[in-house]
Amino acid sequence: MNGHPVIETRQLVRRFGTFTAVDALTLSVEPGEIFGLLGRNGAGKSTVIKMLTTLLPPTSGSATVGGYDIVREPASVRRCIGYVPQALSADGDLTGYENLLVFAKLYDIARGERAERIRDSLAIMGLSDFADKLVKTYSGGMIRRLEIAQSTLHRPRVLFLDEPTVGLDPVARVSVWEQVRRLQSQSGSAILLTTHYLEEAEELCRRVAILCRGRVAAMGTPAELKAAVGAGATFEDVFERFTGADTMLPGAYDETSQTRRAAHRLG
Ligand SMILES: Nc1ncnc2c1ncn2[C@@H]1O[C@H](COP(=O)(O)OP(=O)(O)OP(=O)(O)O)[C@@H](O)[C@H]1O
Repeated sequence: MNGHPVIETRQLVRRFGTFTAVDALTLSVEPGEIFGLLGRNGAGKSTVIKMLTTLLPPTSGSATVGGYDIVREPASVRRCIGYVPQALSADGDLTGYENLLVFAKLYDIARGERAERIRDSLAIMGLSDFADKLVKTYSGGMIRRLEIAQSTLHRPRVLFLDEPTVGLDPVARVSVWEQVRRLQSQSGSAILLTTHYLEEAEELCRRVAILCRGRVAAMGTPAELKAAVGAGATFEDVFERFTGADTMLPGAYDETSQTRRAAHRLG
């Protein structure tokens, strides 16, 4: 984990009217690091991702991704990132292979390289046996893994995952974690993810930032944050301490509103 940060933000702010959704965010993510953004609903996590993926201009402050400025060099930023949004991005009426082919063309991968890239991506995501099946027959976890494969075909230096496992059952969630880890170790890409699942953050992320009303309330490794809260503290204790949560359930909250029944919607 050395070299220049692949993501660096300085006093990044985003306002909607008079409301400040992201307030003076300063953080950096190292090459190959899995970094988690945590926070309650409305804390500003998706807004951070939208700014860093150049979908939303910041109000003030600055940020670089892959060394490129998100405001001055958005095309260069887009070329070195992959983004899996919360919303469904796979087409149920195409096979897994066909979905990946669409993205291979979109990313301008040379015709002669496409088949091999697609096969590699399917293998990394554990989907080789399902390449020729229609995506509407996939489980929610498989769809998520396909979407991650889609977004990493061009081997981005930085991958953004916005709630990669929301709405998945625990078994599917663990399979997504395993493939994300495998992807990270094989590709060396840095991954910035948002999640509501504290065990997911603790399991996957080297470091996390806990956002509260758009501000960083705490940042560090899960072990450092637990130690800062006190002997015997759990990661749930850390979250509650820094978000002031009083309705927090262990592991997840407000799941109903967030649940993304991807397989169902495709069916
Ligand atoms: N386009 C917009 N116009 C006005 N307000 C917005 C807009 N986008 C986001 N917000 C507000 O900014 C705040 C942060 O939203 P954001 O979606 O970034 O939160 P989040 O932490 O990702 O939440 P969740 O966990 O529910 O996805 C919220 O109060 C939201 O209502």
